[in-house]
Amino acid sequence: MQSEVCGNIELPSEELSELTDAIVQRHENALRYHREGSGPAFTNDPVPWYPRAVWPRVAASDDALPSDLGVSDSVAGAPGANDLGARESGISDSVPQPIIQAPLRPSRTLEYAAGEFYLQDAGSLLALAAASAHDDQLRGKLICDLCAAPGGKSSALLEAVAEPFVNVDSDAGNEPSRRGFVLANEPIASRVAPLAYNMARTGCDQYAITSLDPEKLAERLPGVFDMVLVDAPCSGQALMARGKQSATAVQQSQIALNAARQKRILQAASRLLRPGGRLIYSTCTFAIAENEEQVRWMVDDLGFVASPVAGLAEYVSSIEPASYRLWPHRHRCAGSFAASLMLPRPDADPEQNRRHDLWVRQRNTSTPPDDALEQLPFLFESTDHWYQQRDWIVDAFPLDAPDWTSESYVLGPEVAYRTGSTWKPSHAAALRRGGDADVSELPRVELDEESARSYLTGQAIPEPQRGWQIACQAGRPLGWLKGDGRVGKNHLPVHARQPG
Ligand SMILES: C[S@@+](CC[C@H](N)C(=O)[O-])C[C@H]1O[C@@H](n2cnc3c(N)ncnc32)[C@H](O)[C@@H]1O
Repeated sequence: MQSEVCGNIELPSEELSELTDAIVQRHENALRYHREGSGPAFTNDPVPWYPRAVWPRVAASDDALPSDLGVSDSVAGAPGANDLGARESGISDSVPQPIIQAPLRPSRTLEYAAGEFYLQDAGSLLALAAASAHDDQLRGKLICDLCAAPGGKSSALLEAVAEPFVNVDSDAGNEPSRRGFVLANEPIASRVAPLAYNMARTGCDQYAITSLDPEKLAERLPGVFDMVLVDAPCSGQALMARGKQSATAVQQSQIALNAARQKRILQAASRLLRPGGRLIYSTCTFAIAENEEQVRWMVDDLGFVASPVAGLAEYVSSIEPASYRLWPHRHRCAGSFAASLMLPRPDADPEQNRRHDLWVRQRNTSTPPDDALEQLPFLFESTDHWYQQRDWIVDAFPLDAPDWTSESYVLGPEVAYRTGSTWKPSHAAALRRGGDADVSELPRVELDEESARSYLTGQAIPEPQRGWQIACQAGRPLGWLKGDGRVGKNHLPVHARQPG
């Protein structure tokens, strides 16, 4: 369809009233599957632009669904940065209660609790489609998500890079096989906890988290990444239906303010990329000044070239190639924009290519703190990890993590936390899965479905075994419980619990 540009929105004029009506309607969230997950048995409608996602057809609208473009309400309210543990302030050893089966809602299933799928607006899957997160193209890649919280896209990228891949670059010669890695950066400290939680839900440990201004991060890791995602803070016109944005979202002053901030972030993103790397830029707003005009500026001023995505031709913008649009009145979602760009390889840039060597891993042999090792020996048996203590938290990085993960500004996959002088296993350590034999040998207890549902509401479980165990259902890890010989106290973090 030949579009004309109406005001500051790229749409045929006759569609503007349809857009105005659709913009204030709430769209149901889509369910994006974990790459290995099977997902619950809903009747589903496939999301056309993202093969790993569906709209679940449930009887009533699911008010309990995470309600932002990826934000889980319960998680967004979680306590401070990275504290997935203190978090279980509601530890319960009361007598287990019978549970009443709620109507099936995606956010109240065991599969959701076990991290087998993520709930997000289907519009936010456009950026993931532009990044090819649904197929095998990202395996083995080193990716930075520069504006990452709450992690709806970072968690998908992590799942996409996680499996090992040989010779990632066709011109890299005999490069040995390597696993991918994601750096999720979120400068707003209060948004790091939900990000950490959603990364942990993937069960993968090939990630790190930073909380830096993009310019600072670019100073530290220039020319390092194969791909950078900038899911930019924006005027958020697509969020108005969710009550997350006021009418100021359409004011020119707001749009200009956001466009200027986006330019600063994009400039930093271009410095983080290695030559030949890809930049995915996305927003949840309709204004051309924050979308196609930014793409044009990246091509004209930053030296990027458009890198079209074959599967998205149907959604291409009429203004810029390799720029894509979803609209609330056409596509059953809040609406979004995504663009795919490439940074050409300047052959004569040895400095940038040298920086890419930061990918090379160093065997870091650091051990956990003595008292943590003494209290939770079963957590630290892995020979495939190294440990880093920061205040009252211990992180465990895989040995093949990039060497810069040992820097003090980098947070990692959490494995234990301390309250007073007592160390406890972190929720993230319970959810970890994969081929690592040491992880699968952590103490576990299998719960029947009823007990598992009860556990997810925060109840204690009858458990004769003493000590820490991972509560599982059908092999799916749900969280920790600690047996005293009679009951297992529930250590599921409050923000991970489901309503009773
Ligand atoms: C659209 S949201 C990202 C959503 C996320 N990518 C997801 O899919 O879950 C934009 C994020 O950028 C963060 N942000 C705000 N100012 C920023 C800045 N100057 N640089 C980078 N990120 C910023 C916000 O805190 C917010 O978490």
